[in-house]
Amino acid sequence: MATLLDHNPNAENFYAGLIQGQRFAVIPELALDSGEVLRSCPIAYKTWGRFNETRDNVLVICHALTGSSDISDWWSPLLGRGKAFDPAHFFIFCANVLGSPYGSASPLTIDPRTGQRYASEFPQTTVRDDVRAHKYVLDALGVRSVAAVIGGSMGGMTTLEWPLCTEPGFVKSIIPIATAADHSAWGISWAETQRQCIYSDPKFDDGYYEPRPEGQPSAGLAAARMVAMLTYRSCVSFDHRFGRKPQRQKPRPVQEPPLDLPRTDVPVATATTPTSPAAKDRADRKSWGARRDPSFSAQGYLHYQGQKFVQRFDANCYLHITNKMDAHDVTLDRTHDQGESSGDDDGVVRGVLARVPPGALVVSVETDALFLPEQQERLAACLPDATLAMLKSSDGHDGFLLEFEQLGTLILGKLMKDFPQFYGSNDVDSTLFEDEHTAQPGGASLTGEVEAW
Ligand SMILES: CC(=O)SCCNC(=O)CCNC(=O)[C@H](O)C(C)(C)COP(=O)(O)OP(=O)(O)OC[C@H]1O[C@@H](n2cnc3c(N)ncnc32)[C@H](O)[C@@H]1OP(=O)(O)O
Ligand SMILES: N[C@@H](CCO)C(=O)O
Repeated sequence: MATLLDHNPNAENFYAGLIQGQRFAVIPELALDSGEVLRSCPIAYKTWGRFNETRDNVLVICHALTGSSDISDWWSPLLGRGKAFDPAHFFIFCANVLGSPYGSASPLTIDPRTGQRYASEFPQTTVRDDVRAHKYVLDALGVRSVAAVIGGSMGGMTTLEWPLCTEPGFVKSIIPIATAADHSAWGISWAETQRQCIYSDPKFDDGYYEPRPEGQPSAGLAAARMVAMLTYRSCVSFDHRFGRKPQRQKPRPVQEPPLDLPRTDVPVATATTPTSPAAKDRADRKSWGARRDPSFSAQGYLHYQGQKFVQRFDANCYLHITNKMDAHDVTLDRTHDQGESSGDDDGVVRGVLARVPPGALVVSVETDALFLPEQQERLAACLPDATLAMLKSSDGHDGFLLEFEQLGTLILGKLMKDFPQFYGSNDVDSTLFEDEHTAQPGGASLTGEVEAW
């Protein structure tokens, strides 16, 4: 059982502080798939809405690779009164995954055995570990069952694992989006190119760098994000958006960190303490890895995305989570669960997914070049009585974070159809929506009702 806290146990974690209004729980001992045990394992989470009497009006939302527990940061248009994630009808829960910099246990966490940050010694976690950890928090909050689990990309992997890692009947329905039953060779290979970008930065130092934006291998991490951006978007969207336009706007300078330029015997004033505007520009670029000003708008965009990313994400965490995604495979160690395996190529997958509640809504993005629509078709064919919906988008994989209207309509329609009982009464004071309040630790035990507005 997790203990709900009234404070942030990660006060030293800069990135956790970027997420507003998070709550924390601590799991005394979390046994991982790797066989290792995480002690005093923090989990960061946020909630919206409140429980009904039977504590089963629960939506679990699962974030993607670089997301956090704050749905309002990345799926904001889906959250609110009359929206897909409506706190008037649901208790909405989103927890940060293990290995993420945003507050749950990660390479940035202090190892209670040593008093030092885990850094690259943080044990590898899996999507299944995330489900088990987050389930402990739901138990502590008093959740009896979950109406629907919803998530995209890695969040879709987590969504698929929820009904497989919890007791039958606990999860009533799932909506996996832009995801797959296992991470493809294509996905693994793109992730590997990104990891190699980080390893090749001399500041990486096997992961024993000083975390915080100013200490980490920013050049490698920025390059990794630039590569990743190309897999998240599409050729069409880049051509349409940037074409061959020249880059006019200068890349925004990084405020921090102080520069980490090579030492020389002869002091070079312009390198260590740039004074002229040109030297300052050069130094700003160098601090996050860009060696030349971009000529084209498309280059400028990538530079900017890389630069922006290193201010909000940690390199060890990036390595950890991409490895976690690579390991995702719903059939792993479950061949005994095959059930009515039909013997065709997907028989094993179908056998394992037979345990998922029927009627899943699988959502794909028509231009997704990372999790191809064919994978979603395969997934829908392997899930019992599932439906496949296609998002129209030229934006590629990131369409699941951009096509809010289509996605909102699909999710809301599914929830209203499957759970009409939760839409019966609408007598909540609407002023409560103006301010977000998160779940009160201990509220479940003291009052029998966790309020989370
Ligand atoms: C602390 C936290 O941040 S918590 C986590 C938040 N992030 C997440 O949850 C992860 C999921 N989110 C994402 O991956 C992304 O935010 C997305 C997919 C939703 C949207 O991506 P964005 O980068 O916001 O959008 P987009 O691709 O349109 O890029 C817009 C940015 O590029 C800049 N830009 C566009 N063209 C250029 C160019 N030629 N040169 C320089 N900059 C450019 C824009 O000025 C804009 O800058 P801004 O982000 O400072 O406003
Ligand atoms: N843009 C998303 C894509 C991952 O699927 C992220 O950064 O998390």
